[in-house]
Amino acid sequence: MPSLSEAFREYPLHLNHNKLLDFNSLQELPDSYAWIQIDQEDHTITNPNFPSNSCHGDENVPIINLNDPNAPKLIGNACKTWGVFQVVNHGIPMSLFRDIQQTGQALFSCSTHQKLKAARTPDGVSGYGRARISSFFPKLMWSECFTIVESPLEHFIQLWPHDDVVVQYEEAMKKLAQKLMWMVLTSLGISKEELKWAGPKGEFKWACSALHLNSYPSCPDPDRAMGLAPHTDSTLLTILYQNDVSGLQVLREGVGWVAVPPLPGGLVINMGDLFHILSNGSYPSVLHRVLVNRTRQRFSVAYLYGPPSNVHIRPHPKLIGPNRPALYRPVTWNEYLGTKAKYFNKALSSVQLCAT
Ligand SMILES: O=C(O)CCC(=O)C(=O)O
Ligand SMILES: [Fe+2]
Repeated sequence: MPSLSEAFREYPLHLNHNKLLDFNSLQELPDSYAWIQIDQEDHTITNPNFPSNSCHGDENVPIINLNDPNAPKLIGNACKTWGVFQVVNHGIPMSLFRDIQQTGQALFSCSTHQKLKAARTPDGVSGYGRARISSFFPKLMWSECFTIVESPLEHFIQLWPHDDVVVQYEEAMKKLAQKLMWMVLTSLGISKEELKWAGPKGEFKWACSALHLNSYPSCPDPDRAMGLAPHTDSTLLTILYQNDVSGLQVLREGVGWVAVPPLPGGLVINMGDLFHILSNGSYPSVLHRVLVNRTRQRFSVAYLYGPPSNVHIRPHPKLIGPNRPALYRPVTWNEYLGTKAKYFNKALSSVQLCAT
């Protein structure tokens, strides 16, 4: 079975991680990091320290209690209208978030020289560096990222602290992702018998995943800087833990950028491009971005969840009919990641079959 690590071989990216700055030593924003007119372009107030100023107080990302018997229905509604929601009562202990954050912080506080020992190679997925999407923008982003695919020990042997918190975190996320997948699929009327690649018990045994540990250092000029530029995830779904520093925003059609405030113990669930394809376009993959602030470092962990690497994701037959043709052609995750590396935010339209 081809592994995820092979996805980018065809489209190597030369992001020049060696030029990654020691963010904490800078008193001024270098020109290469200065994004001009972030706000004007989007018609929103974007200071993440003052989310109440963002004009969208009445438009909040739905918060769903996973113990609510009505959860699948609420999730379906959130997926259709937002493409994102937060979950509480998901069963993951707070101590695991504390532990992964501690491990992540230990990694980010290594010297640049040390971190670069684990630098991502141009054609690889795992390792330390800038966000891959950097190559699509003229300016640099105020963030750094460790991407972990498959065994963390393989790649981080030089830096990794001797504990298995990443493995525990991935196991907990995998279980939650399975549960969420069935809640979302149920909301579309798809049963376990109707999704063969999920396995006989619908356990998604061979699902693939990756982890992004993201750090957004405090920034001397946050109004002109961008933590992570607008993008959709190439996943089925993404489970995001964020520390108590705001900055994440999602684009709501007809409204603008809406802040997703950190919720103690809550997790943000983004629908990704592959779920958009599977749902035959009925559940949008949400465009999101991250802004930075002057005083506090933001930390997040994104668990990127996708299908087994040999599975073609296609619009589900139940969601196709005489008046609803299949909107996308079948793609594997690897193939789609290659498409994304080439076309970025136009990747979905590049696998589209007919105009909506
Ligand atoms: O840091 C965040 O809140 C978002 C991270 C993200 O979008 C990603 O890793 O794809
Ligand atoms: Fe993302």
